[in-house]
Order: sequence, then C-alpha cells, then structure tokens
Amino acid sequence: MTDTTQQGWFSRLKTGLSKTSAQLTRGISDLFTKEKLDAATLDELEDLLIQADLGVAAAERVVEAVGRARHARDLDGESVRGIVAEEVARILEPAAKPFDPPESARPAVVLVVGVNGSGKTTTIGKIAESFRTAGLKIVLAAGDTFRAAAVEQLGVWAERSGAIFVSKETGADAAALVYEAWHKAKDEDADLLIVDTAGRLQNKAGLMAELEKIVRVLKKLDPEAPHDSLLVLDATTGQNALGQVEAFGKVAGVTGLVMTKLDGTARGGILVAVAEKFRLPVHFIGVGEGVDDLEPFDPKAFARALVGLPRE
Ligand SMILES: Nc1nc2c(ncn2[C@@H]2O[C@H](COP(=O)(O)OP(=O)(O)OP(=O)(O)O)[C@@H](O)[C@H]2O)c(=O)[nH]1
Repeated sequence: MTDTTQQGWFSRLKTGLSKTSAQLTRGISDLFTKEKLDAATLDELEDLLIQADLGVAAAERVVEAVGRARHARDLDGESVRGIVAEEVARILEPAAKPFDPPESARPAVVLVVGVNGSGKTTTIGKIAESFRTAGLKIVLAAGDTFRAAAVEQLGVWAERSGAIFVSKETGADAAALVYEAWHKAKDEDADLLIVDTAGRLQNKAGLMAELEKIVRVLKKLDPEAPHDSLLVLDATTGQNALGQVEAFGKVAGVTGLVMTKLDGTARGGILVAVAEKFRLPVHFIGVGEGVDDLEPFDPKAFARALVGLPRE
C-alpha cells in the first residue's frame, strides 16, 4: 500500500471521528487550562470520556493515567490528549490481531453475523477481494435467504472477486444452503468458505435460532467450523454495539469483530468500550464503501484519530 492510500484512510477515519474528537478536544482544553488540576477536574474528564462512549471502565483507566502524569509535569489540553491517546491505544492493543483463517482447514469456514445494514455483505466482498489477491480460492455462501437484494449484492461481489457463489431461492432454508456451500467448497478444494447471514434484529428469536442451526450444521460437517465467526458492527450505532456483541456471541461464538462506517458520523469511542469489555480481536475497520476501504485495525492510529491528533 502506498503512503497516499495510507494517508487516505487515516484522513477518512479522522473525519469520521471528528464529531467525537472535536467534543473531546474542546472539553479537554476547557478543563486543563485551569491553574489547579484537582480531583473535580479528573471527574469531569471521566464524564467527558463516558459521553464519548468509552464506557466507565476504560474512562477510569484513562483518567488514572492522566492523574499519574499530572504529578510529573504541567498539563495542557494538548498533552492531556496525548496521554488519553496513549492509554486508549494501550487498552486497544490486545485487540489488534490479524485476520488469519487456518490454512490447514479445507475449507476454513468464516461465518459473518451482524444486524441488518451493519455492513456484512460489503465486508465479505472486501475480504474476498483481498484473499483472492493473495491467491486463495474462495466460496461465498448467500446465507441471507430472506432478502433477495442481499443475495444479489453478494453475487456482484463474488463476480468481482472471482469467487464461487452459492445461493438459493428467497425464503430457502439458510442452514441447507450452508450445507450445500460447504460441500461445494470441499469439491472445489477451496481455501475459504465465507458465509453471509441474515441480520434482522438480535431480539428476534427466529434469527438467533437460524444462526444456531447454521452453526450446528457446520459443526457436523467439520467439528472445528466455523473457524472464525466475525461480528460486523456499525460504528454509528454507539452503545447498541455492546448488546449486539453479547447477543451474537451467545449463538455464534463470535471470535472477532469488524467495525464499519468509521468514515461516517461515527461514534468511535464505542470501539474502546467493546474492546475493554469483551477482549475480542478487532480484525478490520471499514472507512468507506469501496473495495480498498477495509483496513487492518491499528490501535495507535485509531486512538490518535479519536482525540483529533495527527498520526505519529
Ligand atoms: N460509509 C461507509 N459505508 C459502508 C461501510 N461498510 C458498508 N457500508 C454501506 O452500508 C450499507 C449496508 O451495507 P451492507 O453490506 O449491505 O450491510 P449488511 O449488513 O449486509 O446488510 P443487510 O444485507 O441489510 O443485512 C451499504 O450501503 C454499504 O455500502 C463503511 O465502512 N463505510
């Protein structure tokens, strides 16, 4: 990747996070121009971070780091933002794990779950494209059999990325489709089977039962499958993300996260709350609709964008 595209995705991320970073920057510089930095100032900083969706535990950790630093040096708005970014990066560091489906499994099965419109299909398309470029043979399974448009959209991505596409008629049993797709992948000696799923709201028992059935069918075909279970979260939904991780985690055994739409009017602080609470890998972030707009997660760059600082 060239420096220009690197800069491109970072500036999109920074723009996406600009609402949060502007609030934090303003709040922090208001707080830290005071002569005396007392406990009340730190409490206010904690409130500010909680309002930015970081969650109580992460906010407390960040405030402790600022509290420790105030004994060592004079703090102004800019240096506080630097400390916040460092501590946020530290919280996010364990989440930065490359997406690496096992090469020994043929096919390695990647189940992709998430609520409607979170960006599952687009994410699958982008992942398929990057693995195809790496020379892998891929099968895409259109497991969202409820929505004809979803099947069509995945078909377009399959064509574009040269993946084998398995779909059924609208309303067909999703688990039966997945069964067929796995056999197709086996017959074709494919490296990767990526399964799209329906995404109606997680409180719909029907959807969860369907996901459970898909997992059951996969486990009969290969006890290790799905090797990865990716939950796609929309960064504009804020606090809702926490409930989604819990709900999908129960039925689909989520192994990693993708956060999309960080280029939009994102509420990026939620990624910190999710990483702190669930300790799940964040494999990718989405910063646009295009095929090159899925980026491996870089905690330091993310943390600096969140507080409006340039990349180091
Ligand atoms: N700006 C932006 N848009 C995105 C991103 N990822 C996905 N989208 C858009 O979000 C919309 C929904 O994405 P889909 O991939 O269809 O979402 P889905 O989860 O498959 O949704 P259903 O098919 O309705 O279940 C589409 O218009 C995508 O182009 C992103 O990172 N940034």
